[in-house]
Amino acid sequence: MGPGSEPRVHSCALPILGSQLLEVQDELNRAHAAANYDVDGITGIGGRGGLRPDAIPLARAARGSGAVVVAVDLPSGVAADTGEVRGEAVRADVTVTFGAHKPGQLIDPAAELTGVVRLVDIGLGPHLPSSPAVEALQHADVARLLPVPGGESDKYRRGVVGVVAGSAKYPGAAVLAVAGALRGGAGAVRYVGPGGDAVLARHPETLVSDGPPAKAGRVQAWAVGPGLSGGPGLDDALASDVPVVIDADALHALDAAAVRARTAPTLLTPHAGEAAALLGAERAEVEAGRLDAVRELAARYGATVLLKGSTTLVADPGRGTPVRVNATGTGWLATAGSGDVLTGLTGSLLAAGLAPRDAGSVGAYLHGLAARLAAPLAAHDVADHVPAAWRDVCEVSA
Ligand SMILES: NC(=O)C1=CN([C@@H]2O[C@H](COP(=O)(O)OP(=O)(O)OC[C@H]3O[C@@H](n4cnc5c(N)ncnc54)[C@H](OP(=O)(O)O)[C@@H]3O)[C@@H](O)[C@H]2O)[C@@H](O)CC1
Ligand SMILES: Nc1ncnc2c1ncn2[C@@H]1O[C@H](COP(=O)(O)OP(=O)(O)O)[C@@H](O)[C@H]1O
Repeated sequence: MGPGSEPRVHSCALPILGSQLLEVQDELNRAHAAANYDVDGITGIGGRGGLRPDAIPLARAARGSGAVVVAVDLPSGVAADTGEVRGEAVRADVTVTFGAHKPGQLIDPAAELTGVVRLVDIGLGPHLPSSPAVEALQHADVARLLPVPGGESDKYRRGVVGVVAGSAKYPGAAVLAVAGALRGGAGAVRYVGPGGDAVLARHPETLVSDGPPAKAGRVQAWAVGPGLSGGPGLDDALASDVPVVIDADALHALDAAAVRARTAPTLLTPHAGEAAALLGAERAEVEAGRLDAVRELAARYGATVLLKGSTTLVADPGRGTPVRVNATGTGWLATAGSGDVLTGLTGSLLAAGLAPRDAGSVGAYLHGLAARLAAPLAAHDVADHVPAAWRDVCEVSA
């Protein structure tokens, strides 16, 4: 729109006209085509179960109009509380929301439809719940949680992380998990598995051990699973009294009772396919309902769960704590091995003393930020850029 010209606005907050609406589709398209802005207010935060048939032509017309689509609170057709999208929905360029962000603006598939989100304070503060359902860490929160060595620190006091990863088939997974672990704030990384030579060739700082985890020396946390094929690694880690992060192959056929019986915390880091297998569901179901899936897994396993993917969520087993949603994710992370880096990174944060929910959400935050700094990237570049992401978090928050 040129300066001084009149904005032409078409509002979708029309009364629903029933079957008549279908007959006026052409007229609707003409109205949309003439508008610079299209204001979508068909459904608000109470919308459930997807758009009703009568409203679908409005969403389609908005999508095809070429006007800037401005959604009021949420694009119509998305579920405000969960981020689910049933059927068709409006795709907005801008979403103007009031009082607080809604889960549907943060969690895919709905988050993909919001465009740029602007929060406007209209004085709703006193009426909002004291504890949100979902929260997102910002730089300052992460800076407060990151471990910092003190004057009295030594490599053991900073925490030692043990990495159980790799196999003859996937030696690279061991290298990538160790790369993440070396950047996560622990004072030392022990590697246990058949990939010792490959790990040392790339990371000479690593303490490599041949035997099973139970014989590898003391650690303050275990990171188990990337590229693993069998062996006593998982059982030894589960039997230990230190925190454990479990990923990839170690998640296959994971025994919920064994996890629940642990005396130390456990963090599971499945992608949607692994989460689906653990839940006995379809992958598409998990991707369509991430919030329910991560909560359900945390409850079933009595563990903290980090569900990976286009939106990363971290849930504790208790219903009371907000689910954390990661705000730094980027599609550049969709590359083989980036999850292995995350496993090592979160294991290292656990060893440095962070609680599982903090280790998972701080790990995901740094991982996403590192990927943004590194892009275009391969998985090892993500690990290489974690120190720059860490500095960025601390410098901006200083
Ligand atoms: N450098 C290393 O050492 C690395 C090692 N890694 C290690 O590998 C192990 C396996 O982990 P993962 O997550 O990749 O496999 P997994 O959970 O079994 O899911 C496989 C699913 O993908 C699908 N699929 C496959 N190809 C597809 C295609 N072209 N297009 C579309 N779909 C395709 C396939 O579907 P299907 O072919 O069965 O239809 C199936 O559903 C794990 O230990 C990990 O740590 C990785 O981290 C990478 C770096
Ligand atoms: N579209 C996306 N947007 C943001 N992050 C993504 C996307 N796709 C994948 N990721 C992230 O990339 C990583 C992939 O991990 P994973 O699925 O375990 O792969 P791999 O086993 O190859 O390492 C996870 O941290 C995940 O959250």
